[in-house]
Amino acid sequence: MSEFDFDLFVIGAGSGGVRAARMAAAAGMRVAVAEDRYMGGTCVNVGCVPKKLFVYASSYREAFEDAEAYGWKGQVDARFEWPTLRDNNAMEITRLNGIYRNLLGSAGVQVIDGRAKLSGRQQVSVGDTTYSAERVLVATGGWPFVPDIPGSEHAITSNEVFSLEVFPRRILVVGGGYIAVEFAGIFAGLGAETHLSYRRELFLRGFDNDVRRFVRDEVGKKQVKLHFSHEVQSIEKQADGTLKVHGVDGSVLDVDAVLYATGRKPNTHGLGLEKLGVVLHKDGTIGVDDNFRSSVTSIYALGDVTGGPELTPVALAEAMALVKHWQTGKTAEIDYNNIPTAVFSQPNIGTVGLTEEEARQAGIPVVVYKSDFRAMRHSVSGRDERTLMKLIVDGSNDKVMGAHMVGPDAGEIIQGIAVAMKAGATKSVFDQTIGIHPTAAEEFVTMRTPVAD
Ligand SMILES: Cc1cc2nc3c(=O)[nH]c(=O)nc-3n(C[C@H](O)[C@H](O)[C@H](O)COP(=O)(O)OP(=O)(O)OC[C@H]3O[C@@H](n4cnc5c(N)ncnc54)[C@H](O)[C@@H]3O)c2cc1C
Ligand SMILES: NC(=O)c1ccc[n+]([C@@H]2O[C@H](COP(=O)([O-])OP(=O)(O)OC[C@H]3O[C@@H](n4cnc5c(N)ncnc54)[C@H](O)[C@@H]3O)[C@@H](O)[C@H]2O)c1
Repeated sequence: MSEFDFDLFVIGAGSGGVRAARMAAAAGMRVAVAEDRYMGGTCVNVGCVPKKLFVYASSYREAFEDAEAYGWKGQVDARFEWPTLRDNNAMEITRLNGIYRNLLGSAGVQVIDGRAKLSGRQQVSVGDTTYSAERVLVATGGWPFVPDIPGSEHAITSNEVFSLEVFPRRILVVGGGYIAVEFAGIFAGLGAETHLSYRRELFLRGFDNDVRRFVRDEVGKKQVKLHFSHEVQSIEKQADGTLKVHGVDGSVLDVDAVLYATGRKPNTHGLGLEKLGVVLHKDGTIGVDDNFRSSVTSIYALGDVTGGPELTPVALAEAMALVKHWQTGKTAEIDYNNIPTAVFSQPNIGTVGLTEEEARQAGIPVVVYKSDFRAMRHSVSGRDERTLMKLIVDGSNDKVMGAHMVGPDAGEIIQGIAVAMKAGATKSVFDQTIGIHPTAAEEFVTMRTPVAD
């Protein structure tokens, strides 16, 4: 009989924690997981899932408008009801919470509701109870970061945005990353006067520059008012509850809500990590080795709290790699190259591999293929929306090093391209592949003429 209550104690039932707990239990380990907020973590409750549902909701306005040209009359005056979306979303999330709890239960994982902290190198306390475990896995994710400016207490974050009492008729979104661009699209689509403030000259840093410029133009067409090189100095609440936002440049914006999407900080506060000697990076994320082990041998960590790519599939892959490592004793196998990702902006961004700038910086003799076109749907609807596709090819060996798309369903399309790139596909393999007609995706296998240098 083991001297420990559990073989594994997981702190946090989010994407990574749930997957690790279930896999470890399936491998025969005695597992507990503590969760103090919501089953399924950020992705299920205040992230990927509700975000995507809200993106769907916001896409109907244009669909109604476009339908006219296809013979459907009477939809343009449709009225949007925020409480219906908000409450149906909440119901769906509650359903998913139940599914996650059941999945853990049926895998034989003991679920402990409450805030956990490490009280020893192999001890976890939840409330008044202390459990011992051979291994502890910290999968506590992150929390929105809001810069400390006067009036920041009036701002909301992605944690609150899905459950607002009243729909904001005018909203300012602050930030230039995934969340800011996604929510600017959501609120514009739902009919709010939408502003986006970004402190530098162009948002979506790290994405291919053509993609960034293209998204700027497309998002601009969708009535999002872009304020680049703009910094919020303070937020002032008015007697009527509205907000006056003062810019460093002296500008003033009157809105009903300010949504901060300025990055996330790891949830390490109050866990007792430092006291036990767990080494944290400067930004508070937990330092781990290739096997997700922290500087204390019994304590492991994965997912957002370790500061890698903050994506659900990455947390899931890490969880599976870690449990496999425990089972086999072999080094955890995980490939962080060519992780595909999508921004659910409108239109979507889908991207995998190197940007043109990264490829050039790496000294690769770059050959670029690019296509910019109006999707077939809009030849009849007349909507001025364009699609961009771009391939980055290594001229020395013909390998496709990067694929980027801005357009409807870009995430769906790029997933398949990511498989091809993982298999080492060359441009000539793309060329030999027969397209599916008529689709936008076929453009990826029909681009023949490189962009002139
Ligand atoms: C608005 C938004 C949209 C997103 N959209 C996408 C997307 O479209 N695609 C994508 O791939 N990723 C998306 N992400 C990122 C994704 O949600 C995260 O990368 C993912 O959830 C990380 O999983 P995790 O297991 O590391 O942490 P989390 O899912 O954050 O789980 C951590 C869990 O630990 C719990 N916890 C924390 N401290 C304690 C404690 N002391 N005791 C007990 N429990 C604790 C928390 O309550 C939480 O449930 C989005 C994120 C946000 C905020
Ligand atoms: N579709 C998806 O897969 C998806 C969607 C949402 C979030 N996520 C994940 O969640 C993470 C967090 O999202 P995010 O958008 O909050 O972060 P982000 O890191 O993508 O973007 C943060 C933005 O805030 C800006 N910023 C930072 N500090 C600031 C300050 N003091 N003042 C003004 N601006 C400031 C940054 O310049 C940047 O543009 C992302 O990195 C991503 O990995 C993924």
